[in-house]
Amino acid sequence: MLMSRTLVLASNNAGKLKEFSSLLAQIDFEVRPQGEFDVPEAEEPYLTFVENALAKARHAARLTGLPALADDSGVCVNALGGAPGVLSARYAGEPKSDAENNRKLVAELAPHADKSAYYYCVLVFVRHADDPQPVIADGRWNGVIIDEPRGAGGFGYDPYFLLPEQGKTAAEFSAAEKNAISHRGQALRALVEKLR
Ligand SMILES: O=P(O)(O)OP(=O)(O)OP(=O)(O)OC[C@H]1O[C@@H](n2cnc3c(O)ncnc32)[C@H](O)[C@@H]1O
Ligand SMILES: [Mg+2]
Repeated sequence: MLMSRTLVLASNNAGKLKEFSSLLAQIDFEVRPQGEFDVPEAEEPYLTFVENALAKARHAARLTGLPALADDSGVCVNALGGAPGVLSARYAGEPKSDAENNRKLVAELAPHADKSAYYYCVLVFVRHADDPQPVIADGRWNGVIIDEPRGAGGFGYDPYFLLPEQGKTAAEFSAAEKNAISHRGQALRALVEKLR
């Protein structure tokens, strides 16, 4: 049944969808991924996370007629001037491949002593496709890039993203531990506050 409080999650990334499913348990919407509505991937041509997230949210809202929530995120490496950044999903080209992206990142970073990096996530919620007041929240998670993978959890760059304080990569955290401190967890808690 389609309730009026249904929200479409404007993402095709299985790793993100998994993290959202527990994070969104606290909001008063029935959350359904855009794949259930056969929404094709939106174009993400912009230079900023927020513009890409807004484009994804509007696209899903337009095609479903439902409120939509989009996530644009990535890993930003300081020695690489913030790359891969908004290009994180396709850093090594098409088709998207976490393994190829990680291989490229480690190779690009090899000549640099500074391995510091951060994950960044912007969430955009629109009530409808032309919503003039999208609700926006973001989060940032600092770490360093290592050159050998560790851990089997998470997705994307997680096995190479080390949290020095915890002595673990993001892929060595449980799903709940990652959500408690990650860029996405921070952004979602901030967004939920704004939607109350
Ligand atoms: O656009 P959607 O459909 O949501 O899926 P996507 O994977 O293309 O998502 P983005 O365009 O936002 O690109 C984000 C990329 O940044 C990386 N990334 C973001 N958050 C991450 C996380 O928590 N752990 C590991 N990698 C992450 C990962 O490579 C993602 O594919
Ligand atoms: Mg994408």
